[in-house]
Amino acid sequence: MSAAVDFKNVDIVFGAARKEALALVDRGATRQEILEKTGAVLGCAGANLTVNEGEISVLMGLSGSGKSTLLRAVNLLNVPARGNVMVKDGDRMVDVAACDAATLRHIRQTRVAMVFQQFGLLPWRTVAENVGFGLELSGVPEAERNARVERQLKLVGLDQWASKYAHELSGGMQQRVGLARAFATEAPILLMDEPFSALDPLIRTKLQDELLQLQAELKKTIVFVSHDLEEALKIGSHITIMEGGRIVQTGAPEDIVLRPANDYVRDFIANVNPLSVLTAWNVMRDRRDLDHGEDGWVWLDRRKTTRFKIDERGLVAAAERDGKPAFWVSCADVEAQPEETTQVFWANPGTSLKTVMLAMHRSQTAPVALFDDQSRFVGAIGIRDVLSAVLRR
Ligand SMILES: Nc1ncnc2c1ncn2[C@@H]1O[C@H](COP(=O)(O)OP(=O)(O)OP(=O)(O)O)[C@@H](O)[C@H]1O
Repeated sequence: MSAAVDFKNVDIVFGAARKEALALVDRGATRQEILEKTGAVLGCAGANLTVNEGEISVLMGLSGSGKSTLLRAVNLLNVPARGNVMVKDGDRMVDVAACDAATLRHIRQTRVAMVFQQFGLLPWRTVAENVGFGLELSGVPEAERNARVERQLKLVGLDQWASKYAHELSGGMQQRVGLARAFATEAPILLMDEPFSALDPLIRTKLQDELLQLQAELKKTIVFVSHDLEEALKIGSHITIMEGGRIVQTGAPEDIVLRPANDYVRDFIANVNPLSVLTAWNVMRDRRDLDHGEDGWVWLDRRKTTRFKIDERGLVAAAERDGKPAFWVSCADVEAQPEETTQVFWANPGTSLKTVMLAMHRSQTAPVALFDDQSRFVGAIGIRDVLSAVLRR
């Protein structure tokens, strides 16, 4: 995996008294203290974050926490007072905070595109002309421009609307035009500043789904600002939580939910349903941590109700539940199985925790085994592991 955007110790300060403000940043002063003593507003301080190619990296936090400030440093709409903002350009990384004007123009026209919350469509231009606007500014010849615009409008399902004007479109459609306009530049990096916040909840969910579908195909690098944790957990491969201009935690969605770094993050996740985020992998006990008996038998649970005999290739050779022979069944078929005391379900590490819980329910709380993609036994989940994850204890 290689970085597409790399923030290194980025400080951004708004206002005249920059030097004084930075001196206070170095002493760990809060935004409020900096404002009171210098009149300058701390945008962000000491930001370190690597966004790898092809990932959706979400910047999260309360209003004013510095998410947009950091995002806008990628195309130098905000200029860092200190630090580097490295952006991938072909096979080199360019520091946009230190490069010359021509390189910056090249980065803005071909490497980084932006999608705004309020769509930012020009009302006197048609949908197609809006999508092609950036290309026109970059001097892309008309024939190529038209072909690209047509392709992008098809991609977002708006090819029938090419000659309409923004006011003739719903909010959701206008934001699709915004997406098409960003895609049309063919820039590999997309900056999305709360792109769906102005939409009503149903349309918002739909556009999130569409973005994920498009992303599966296009594999852009996306830096996405959101103040909605559910949205962040749904679309983010990584989530960065910001508070008062500083990054307080960066991690995969399940890291944030299972291991919040402080009370601020804990408050954010307090109302999140862990079932929507966690997978079997997050809650399982590793094979090596289970109780091993003789002849290759391994207990799947602490209560010792269920055990597997594992052969030398790591495959299951026999199973027992409550002292009787049992058979093992995939969680994928959980709905089709009768409630049985002689079956033990197995899942893959990527299976959702919800499916694991259904399997436990169906098997009257038997533990669930985990197999890797070559059917080797890798661990198990007992009822207590599930309860700990759900109760975050
Ligand atoms: N151009 C600017 N000039 C002066 N202050 C600014 C500027 N841009 C942002 N700020 C200040 O920097 C701080 C961080 O703002 P920022 O917009 O990054 O927050 P945010 O987390 O994106 O919040 P929101 O969700 O409300 O957009 C705020 O105190 C804001 O007032």
